[in-house]
Amino acid sequence: MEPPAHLTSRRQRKIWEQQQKDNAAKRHKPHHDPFRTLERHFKAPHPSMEDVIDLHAPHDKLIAVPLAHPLTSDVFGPQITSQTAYIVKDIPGLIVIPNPFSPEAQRAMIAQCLTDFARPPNTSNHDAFFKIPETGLWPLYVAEQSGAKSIPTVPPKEKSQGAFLANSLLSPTDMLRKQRWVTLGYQYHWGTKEYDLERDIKVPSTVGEMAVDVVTAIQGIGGEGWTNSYQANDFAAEAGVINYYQIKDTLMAHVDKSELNMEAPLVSASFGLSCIYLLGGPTKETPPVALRLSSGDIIVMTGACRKAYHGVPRILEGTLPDYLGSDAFGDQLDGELLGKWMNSTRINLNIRKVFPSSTSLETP
Ligand SMILES: O=C(O)CCC(=O)C(=O)O
Ligand SMILES: [Fe+2]
Repeated sequence: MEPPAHLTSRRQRKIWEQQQKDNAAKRHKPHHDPFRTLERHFKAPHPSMEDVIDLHAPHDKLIAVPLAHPLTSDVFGPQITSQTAYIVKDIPGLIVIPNPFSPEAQRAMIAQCLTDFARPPNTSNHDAFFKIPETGLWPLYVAEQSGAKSIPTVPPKEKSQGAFLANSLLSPTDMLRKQRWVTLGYQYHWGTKEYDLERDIKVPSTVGEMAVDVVTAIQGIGGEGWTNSYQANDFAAEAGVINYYQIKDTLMAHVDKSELNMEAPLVSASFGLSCIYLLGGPTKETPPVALRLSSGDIIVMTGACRKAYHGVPRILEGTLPDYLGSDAFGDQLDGELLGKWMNSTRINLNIRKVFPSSTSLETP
């Protein structure tokens, strides 16, 4: 279309042309892929939970499957009451195990995720800027909460950053609140999206044991057109991530594809507050399912699901089980603070194999 005749100056005509273009762009609605659409749904206030699959309620997409081997690890508690797994219709490769942990076993895992596991040499998002003490942040937080006269602070990493950070030194409580992740085993660098294979740090033994037990239990499980044929003997827990979520925190859609071994299952456990977990397919065009994951629930991404988009658009406030609440961890200050912390926290612990397994390279 030509600019109207009354616009005579070159400048006016240019402005008019630009306006036409802008209006055309506005008319052309942006394309929201199905993953993004559902993410936005769950980020909005009071989303409908209608289509959410709760691992603890019957759903026509949840199909019970027998475990190949029962779970046996003490990590789940002295006796494991639940030995049921489910596959999820339309999501090949996804295997879920609703909470097999005893309350004590969950408390033990949570306490370790907040204390021992979150200490050097394991690194956290804070390591780029701060020199985290050997004790990790938790004892500093406890000291601060106990009303200690001199509140310990965490020093910045380098002198050059010191000047900048001196003005923004955070209290241990704030530091802990902003601790979003800790890496276990081979340390992952989110910036370069690579593992530091030089530093052979071990995944904590209880975490490794849990993952191996789960991988053994689900060997051979399958659904329509797929089977998890991954041999548990080939599995070892070589790396892990602990994600810490406060109520407003989310994790955007992504695929975990930095491991050299993309065939091995990824084992992922939830503790504390429940969440909405979206799981789709190889692109964000595959409409995801929405799962409600509660404390103790385990999901395993095998086969095709290992390469599927997933994310956490919402943490569900007020969903902490009583057995993790303020009195549950004991009446010492440390215990009280663990329960109080969990009232606004979800912890996700996920475990991966990084290297291709040596046995699978052998010719039969
Ligand atoms: O928090 C979760 O359940 C998922 C975490 C996750 O996807 C990851 O760490 O890659
Ligand atoms: Fe992930």
